[in-house]
Amino acid sequence: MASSFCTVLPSHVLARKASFPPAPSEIFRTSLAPERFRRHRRRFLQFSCPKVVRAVSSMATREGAATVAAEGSKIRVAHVLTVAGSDSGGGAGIQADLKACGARGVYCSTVITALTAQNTAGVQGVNMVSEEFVAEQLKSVLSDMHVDVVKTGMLPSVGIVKVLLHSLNEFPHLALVVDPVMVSTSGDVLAGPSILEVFREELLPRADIVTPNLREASTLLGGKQIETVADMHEAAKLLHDMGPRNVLVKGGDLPGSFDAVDVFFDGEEFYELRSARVRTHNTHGTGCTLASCIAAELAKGSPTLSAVKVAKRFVETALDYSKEIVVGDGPQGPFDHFLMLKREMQGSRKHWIFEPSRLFLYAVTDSVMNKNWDRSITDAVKAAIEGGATIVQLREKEAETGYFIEAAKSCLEVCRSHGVSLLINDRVDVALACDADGVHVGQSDMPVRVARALLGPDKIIGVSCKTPEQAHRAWTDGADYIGCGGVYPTNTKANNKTIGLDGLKAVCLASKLPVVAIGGIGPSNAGAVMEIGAPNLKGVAVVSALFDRECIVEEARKLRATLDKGKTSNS
Ligand SMILES: Cc1ncc(COP(=O)(O)OP(=O)(O)O)c(N)n1
Ligand SMILES: Cc1ncsc1CCOP(=O)(O)O
Ligand SMILES: [Mg+2]
Repeated sequence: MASSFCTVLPSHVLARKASFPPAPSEIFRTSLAPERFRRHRRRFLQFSCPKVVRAVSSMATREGAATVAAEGSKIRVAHVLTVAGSDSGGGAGIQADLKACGARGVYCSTVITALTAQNTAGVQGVNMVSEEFVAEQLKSVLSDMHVDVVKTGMLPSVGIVKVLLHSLNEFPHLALVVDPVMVSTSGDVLAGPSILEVFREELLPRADIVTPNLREASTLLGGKQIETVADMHEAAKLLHDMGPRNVLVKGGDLPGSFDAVDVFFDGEEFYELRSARVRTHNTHGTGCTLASCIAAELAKGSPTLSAVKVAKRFVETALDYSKEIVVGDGPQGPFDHFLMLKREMQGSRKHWIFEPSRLFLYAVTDSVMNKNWDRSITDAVKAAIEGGATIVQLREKEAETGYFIEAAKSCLEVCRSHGVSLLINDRVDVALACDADGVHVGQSDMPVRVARALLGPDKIIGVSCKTPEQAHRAWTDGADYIGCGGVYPTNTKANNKTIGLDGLKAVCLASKLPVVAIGGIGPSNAGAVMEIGAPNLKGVAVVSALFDRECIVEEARKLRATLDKGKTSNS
C-alpha cells in the first residue's frame, strides 16, 4: 500500500512559503508584454482581491467546484488550457490532461499539436498537426476564454513551439506549466533534438514551472548523468538557470531508490518530496497528469509548492487505486483518474441493484446479544443467512470503530458470497471504509441527504420513520426504503415509542418507498404484521427473535416459514 505522505524539507521554510492565499502577484507572470501584463493583472486583481480568493477558494475545496472568482451571480471557473498531443489509448496526453483537470474540478480546454496512435504497448504512429492549425486552435481558445494557466505537453516541432510562444505573447494568462515531453514512457521519441534549443532559449524562460523526468532533465542539460538525489539537486539548479521560476525534477526512474523522490527548486530553496513508491505497471500518463494537476491547482490560486504537493499526492493515490486494473495487453497500462467514480464502481460490482423484495426477512445484529451468546458477529450473520435472512444490518452500538470495520469486512465476504446485501446501522464512515452496500439511519442520525451525498447513488439508504410526514421526507431526501416501528413493544431499543399496526399502516399508506416493519416481531406475530394489506410493506426486521436465541439458524427458518406461508396464501 502506498503512502500518500510527502515529506518536504525543510519544514520551517515550507511553513513560511506555503501561505494562502497567494498574493496575485506571486502567481502572476511577467512573461507577458508589459502593457498586456498590466491589463491582465488589473483584470485579475479586479476579480480576485485576496478576500474573494480566500472565500471562493475555500468553497472550492469543500464543494469541489474550482471557482476562481465570483461577481454578482456570475462565477468564473478556474481554467487550464493544455497544448499537447492526443493519445488514442486515452492514458496520456490530452486525454490524461482532461481527466486530471476534471478530477481536480477545473475546466480544461485543449489545443492538439499531434495525433498519436498508441496503446499500452507503445506508440505506433504520429501525425503532426500543422503549425497553422495549431495557431488557429490557440486563437480560438485564447481570444474568447479566460484561461488561467497554460500547460504544455508534446510540442513536436520548433514551428509549433514558435506558434505557441507567439500566442503566449498575444494573450493573457496567469502561469505557464511546461512538461518537456520528449520521449514517451514506452521509450518512443515524441520531439526530436532540434526542439532543444527553442526549449532552452525561449520556452523555459517563460515557464512558471518546468517538470522534467530524469531523462528529460538530462537531455535538456546536454546529456548530464543524473543518478542520485544530489545529481537531481544539481540538475534542478542548472535548469533553473535557464529561466523558469521553479523546477521539479521527477525521480520516478531513479535507480535503486526505495522511495519516489522528486526535487523541487524555487531558485532559493531545494525541497525533497518523498513518498513510498507504488508498485504497479499502470503508470502510463503519470507525467502529463502531474503537470496538469499542478496547472489545475495554480489555476485555483495555490502557491506553486502547494500545487506540486497536491498534484503528487493525487497521482500517488490514483496509482494506488489503479494497481490492479487491466486496460490493454501491453507492458504499461494507464491508471484511473476518477477515484470517487472508482469507489462507486466498486459499489456497483454488487450482484444486483436494490430490490425491495430483499427486505423480506431483515436480520439486524446486536453486539450485546452476540456477546451474551458468546458468538462472533460473522458467525451470527452466517447463521441468519443460512436460515433464510434476505438482508443484513450490522447494528453494533458498542463496537470500537477499528474493530467494527474489520468485522464488517468479514461479514461482507459472507454476505457477498450469498448474494445478500449488508447495511451498516448509523455509521456512514464505517460503511464507506468497508464499502458496505449501504446504511440504515434514524431520524436523529446523519440526515439521508448528507448520507446520500457521501455514499453516492449506488448505495442503499434506509431511514426509520414513525409518521407519514417522515415517510414523505424520506422519499424527497433520496432514501431507498423505510424502517417503520416499533410496531410492538421491544426491550432491544430503549425509550422507543410503539406505534402499533395502525401506525405502520399509516406510514405505508403515505409512503412511496418500500417499508419494512420493526419492533417486537417474531414468528408468532410476523404473519399478522404482513397481513395489514399494504402492498409496499415488503417484510419484517428482527433483532432479538434471531440473535437473542440459542440457535439462530433454526429461528430464522421458523420466521422465514411463517413469512413464506403468508406470501403464498396472499398470492
Ligand atoms: C430496518 C430498521 N428499521 C429501523 C431501525 C432503527 O433505526 P434508528 O431509529 O436509527 O435506531 P437505532 O437502530 O440506531 O437504535 C433500524 N435499525 N433498522
Ligand atoms: C432498532 C429498533 N428500531 C425500532 S424497534 C427496534 C428494535 C427491534 O428489536 P427487536 O426485534 O428485538 O424488537
Ligand atoms: Mg440510528
